[in-house]
Order: sequence, then structure tokens, then C-alpha cells
Amino acid sequence: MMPQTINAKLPTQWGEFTIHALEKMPDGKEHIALSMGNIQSDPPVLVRIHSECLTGDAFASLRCDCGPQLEAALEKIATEGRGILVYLRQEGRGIGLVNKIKAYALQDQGQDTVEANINLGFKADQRDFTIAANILDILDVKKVRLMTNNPRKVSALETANIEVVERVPLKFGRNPHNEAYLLTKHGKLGHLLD
Ligand SMILES: Nc1nc2c(ncn2[C@@H]2O[C@H](COP(=O)(O)OP(=O)(O)OP(=O)(O)O)[C@@H](O)[C@H]2O)c(=O)[nH]1
Ligand SMILES: [Zn+2]
Repeated sequence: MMPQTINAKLPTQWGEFTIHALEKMPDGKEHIALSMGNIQSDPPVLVRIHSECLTGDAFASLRCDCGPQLEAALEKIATEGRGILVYLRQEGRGIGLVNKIKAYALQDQGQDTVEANINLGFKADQRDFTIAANILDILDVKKVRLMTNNPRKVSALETANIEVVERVPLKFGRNPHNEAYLLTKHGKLGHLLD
């Protein structure tokens, strides 16, 4: 089945975005992209690939850095007047919401974010970023400036023939509750954080 896109206006506190709802995607999930300005033209467009995190995005959880990263990305796009936020439905690095809460419970007992995933029978990170490349293809975007600290996102796009002309670090939302979590991302998952 061919993917389908439904577009509508989405006014936000940062300005007016277009919301693109994508259905009939290869993984069967309903993904979302928010765009602002003319995204197809030159120069390469500012892009954020954000993984769903209900606790951080909606409940302002301090266990991770997702909420502040989401807001900072939308604000940066709005400041440039041009860009795309791809919102991937890959909650909990792809293990799902309930499993992420199970991982949190193990972390409450002293495990780190990677050990908890492994003990639940998952890989440290179950996400597949090729779906983000599919979405950029559908939006007819070929060259991007990617806001991320995760080198895996850069290589996944390049493997899928989306050129990443620049990696823009996105370091927001550090707090005493997520200090250990960020250290583990840096030490075990390869995120470029200092
Ligand atoms: N399994 C699991 N997932 C988590 C945990 N904390 C946050 N997440 C999920 O991790 C995803 C965000 O990934 P991160 O590793 O924080 O960052 P990233 O997307 O790889 O990298 P950046 O582009 O630099 O933000 C979201 O889907 C969150 O729901 C956790 O302790 N366990
Ligand atoms: Zn989060």
C-alpha cells in the first residue's frame, strides 16, 4: 500500500506550522511531520527527527531530555522560518510505552537505561530511522541540516540517500534527574554529549 499524506494548518506558540499526517507507512504506524516555510528549495533545510516520548513530551518528565529538545527544535525552526520536525512513533526507543515504564521501574532499582532494556529482552535501542528517511522522501527533501546528538540518525539518513550537510547539536534539558541517563547515552549509546 502506498503511504498517504494529509496536510492541515497547525498554529502553535512558535508560529504556524503545516501538520502532515502520514498513513499506510511501511511499519504500519501513523507518523507526523510539522513543517514551516518552503522546505523543498535551497539551502538545505533544518530538520529534527524526534522519537515519541509521552512522558517527556506531554507530562514534562525530568527523567529524560525529550520535552525541552522538542520545544527547542520547534523554536529553532520557527526562528529560521523554515524547517521540519519529524515525529516518529517509536516510543521508548522502539520498545513501546508500557515497556518503557517497566524499564523505568528497573532503573528505580539501580539499573541504567541500557541494562534495563537488555533485561527486558530488547536491544539497547530498537529504533529504525529509515522510516524518517521515507518521510523526508515523501516531503521531497534531499539535503538537510540535522538537529541531533545521535550519530546513528545521521548515518541512517545518509544510507537512505538523504544528504546531511551539517549536524546541529541539540543540547537542552539537562537537569539533576537525568544526569545519569545522559551519561549513559554518552557512554553506551554513542551520543555526542559532553
Ligand atoms: N527504553 C527506554 N527509552 C527511553 C528511556 N528514556 C527515554 N526513552 C526514549 O528515548 C527516545 C529518545 O531518545 P534519546 O536517546 O533520548 O535521544 P535520541 O533521539 O537518540 O538522540 P537526539 O537526537 O540527540 O535527541 C524516546 O522515544 C524516549 O521515549 C529509557 O529509559 N528507556
Ligand atoms: Zn523522553
